[in-house]
Amino acid sequence: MVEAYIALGSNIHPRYKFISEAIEQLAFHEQIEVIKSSAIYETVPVGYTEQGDFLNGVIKIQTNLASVELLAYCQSIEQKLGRKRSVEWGPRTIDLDILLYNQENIETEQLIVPHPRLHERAFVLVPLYDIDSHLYIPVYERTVEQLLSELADDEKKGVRQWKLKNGENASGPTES
Ligand SMILES: Nc1ncnc2c1ncn2[C@@H]1O[C@H](COP(=O)(O)OP(=O)(O)OP(=O)(O)O)[C@@H](O)[C@H]1O
Ligand SMILES: Nc1nc2c(c(=O)[nH]1)N=C(CO)CN2
Repeated sequence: MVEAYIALGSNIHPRYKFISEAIEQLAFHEQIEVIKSSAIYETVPVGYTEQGDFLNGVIKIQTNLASVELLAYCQSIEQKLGRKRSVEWGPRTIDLDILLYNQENIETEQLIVPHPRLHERAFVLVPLYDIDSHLYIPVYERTVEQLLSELADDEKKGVRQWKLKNGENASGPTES
């Protein structure tokens, strides 16, 4: 069994429904066990900024799948949940990124792990900190806590805790 961390992001409504369905689909696989989930955060878009705010979170899993098999399964979930690739870094129903796979350093055409932009993304590091602040990130040779402390305050300001509102229907138009 290998431990892996997966980042989830959505900025097309209903955002929360896409995130929770993606987690359900991951947990549904018989070779994947979801061990821990972070809180969900509402985050301002990074990179291409002319798009809606994201919901972001991270989960920790245990799996027997090889890293490429895990990537393929994540991509099949993205397809199932209707992700279309149009604008680079643009709006998406669901984005699943493999952040870490068993402390391995993987560099193939299809897959780079640790995720190459993990260290500069507050929307990834803040939820990862929820799960394990002392988690060591190979390549960057830092813990999550250290990487987060090195990020500019402005980056961190764009990441706010988010809660489903009382009585809110996660699939309905009141989701925000
Ligand atoms: N660690 C990884 N997790 C997921 N995909 C990866 C990873 N490393 C490389 N990839 C490759 O990245 C390709 C593009 O992914 P995607 O379209 O989701 O990028 P993006 O979400 O727009 O940008 P970003 O990678 O910055 O989050 C995928 O086809 C996949 O093969
Ligand atoms: N806040 C936020 N910004 C982004 C995100 C994301 O998940 N959250 N994903 C991107 C491409 O993967 C680009 N920009």
